[in-house]
This record gives sequence, C-alpha cells and structure tokens, in this order.
Amino acid sequence: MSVHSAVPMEANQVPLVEVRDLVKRYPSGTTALKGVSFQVSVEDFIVIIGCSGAGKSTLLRCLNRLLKPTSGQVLLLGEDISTVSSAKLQRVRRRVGMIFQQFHLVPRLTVLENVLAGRLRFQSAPVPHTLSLARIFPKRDKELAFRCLQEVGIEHLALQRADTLSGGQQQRVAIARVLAQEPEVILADEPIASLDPRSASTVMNLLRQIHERKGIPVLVNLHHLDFVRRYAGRILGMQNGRLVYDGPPSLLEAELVERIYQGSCDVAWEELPACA
Ligand SMILES: Nc1ncnc2c1ncn2[C@@H]1O[C@H](COP(=O)(O)OP(=O)(O)OP(=O)(O)O)[C@@H](O)[C@H]1O
Repeated sequence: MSVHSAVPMEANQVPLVEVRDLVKRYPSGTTALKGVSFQVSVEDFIVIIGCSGAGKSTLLRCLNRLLKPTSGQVLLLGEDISTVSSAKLQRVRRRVGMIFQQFHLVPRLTVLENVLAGRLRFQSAPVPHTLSLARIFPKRDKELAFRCLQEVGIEHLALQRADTLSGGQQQRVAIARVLAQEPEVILADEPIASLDPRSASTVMNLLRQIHERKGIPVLVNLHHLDFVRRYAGRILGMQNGRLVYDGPPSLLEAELVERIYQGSCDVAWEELPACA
C-alpha cells in the first residue's frame, strides 16, 4: 500500500529529522518496519497511530537508536544516526529526548536528582554510584534542572523521593529530565497510557506547550483516539510495518482510518476507541 501523504513538506523547509526507507527486522524474523520514510520539521507535533503491533514503538526506538535499524537511514540535522558506532550513541541519545509509558525514573532518588540524570550524558567522567547526584553536578546544572521542574510545574516536589509521587507527577519529572537534556527532538512512547484522563491531559498539554514555546518537534505514539484528535498537528498512520497516512487529522478519511485499524472498527473516526 502506498503512503497517503496529504501535506508534502515544502522545498524550503529544512527537515530536522529525515527517515529514509527504514527497515527493522528482529532476530525472531519479524519485520516490524518495512521501508518507512518521512521528514520532520520544527513545526511538527506528530501523533503516530496504528493497531497494536503496527510498528509504532519500533519506529521511535530506531529514531533514538535504542534499536539499530536493519537498513535505511535516520538523518538528524543531516547526520546519519542509524549507523553511528556504540561509542557515539551517548551523544545521539542526548540529542533525542525519550519519554516512556512507565516513566523510567530511579525510585529512591529525589525528583531533582532524577532530572539531573538528564545531564549525565554531558559528564565526561563516569559517576560513582555511591555519590549523591546533586553533589557531583555544577551549580549551573542544578539551576537548569530546577528551571525544568518549574516548566512542568512541580518545582515544589524537587526534594521528594520519586517513588512517593503519583503517576502523573512522575511523568512530569520524566518530561523535566528530557528538558534538562536540551534535546533537538522529543519522542514519547505512549506517555499517557498509564495515566488517568486528567493527568493524561496535563501531560499532553505540557508536551504541546514545550513544542510551541521551544520549537522542539514532538513525535508521540498514542492509543487514545480522543487524545489524537485533540492534540495531533500531523498524523502518521501505520499498518503492519508500513506508513499508510501522513497528513493533518482533518484530511484523514474514515475509510483510511478503517484501513489503519484493519477494519476492526465500525464506528465513525470521531467516536473511535483505541483498538484492542
Ligand atoms: N524485541 C522484539 N523481538 C521480536 N519482535 C518484536 C520485538 N519488539 C516488537 N516486536 C514485534 O514487532 C512488531 C511491531 O511491534 P511494536 O511494538 O513496534 O508495535 P506497536 O505498534 O508499538 O504496538 P503496541 O501499540 O502494542 O505497542 C510486532 O509484531 C511485535 O510483536
């Protein structure tokens, strides 16, 4: 099936990220990505949709090199990061911030220390496990981490242990940690899947504000289609490892939505639940 591209990128827009013919085959033999291509500019707030197993997480993990693509390219400001050596991976991951469904915080550390962890990849020497993170970082890093907490509205929790926070608060810490990395692009893999609707809205609003204020493109995998409709500036629709739609929500036709969800939905796009 060819990609249904509603809005091609204009010739004068410089893509911040360019994905070319990306293929990912797992050792099990499953081909999760079958030649995916698209470009991302600073204006993009992209939501990736598709049924379970369509390849959404695999795509994001190839973009920050948590996974090495089998073939194809991922260009970050022109640099091909799909083939960089393991020695250079730290630098790539610093440039590409990642937010996960399960927050991935260090439970026994304070909120501030978790955010400072976003600066760890800037440290040239390894950090001894016995040291308090807050002690080894320079003052300017601590000030930056505190500002990041202010940006997500939880600076009053800075000295609290991460495991005493609610899920919504923990996801805000994870966002602050990504901000402390000063990334060029933010990826979020189902960031609201474990949250109640109110916390989910807070997290999505924060991602949108960060995108608008800082001009950082965001790519987010979402299962909740009501949130897709509320937040997506552009949708990438995936089906069975292929990109089948690339364009604004307004031009995504019901027929294509049905194809993306493999005919498993017989309700209107406006009413679609997340597919099972
Ligand atoms: N580590 C792995 N080893 C082997 N196969 C995998 C691995 N991770 C994912 N897959 C397979 O690759 C395909 C794409 O999976 P992926 O997790 O990227 O899909 P997804 O769209 O993110 O699904 P979900 O919405 O359920 O998270 C699926 O068939 C899945 O079973």
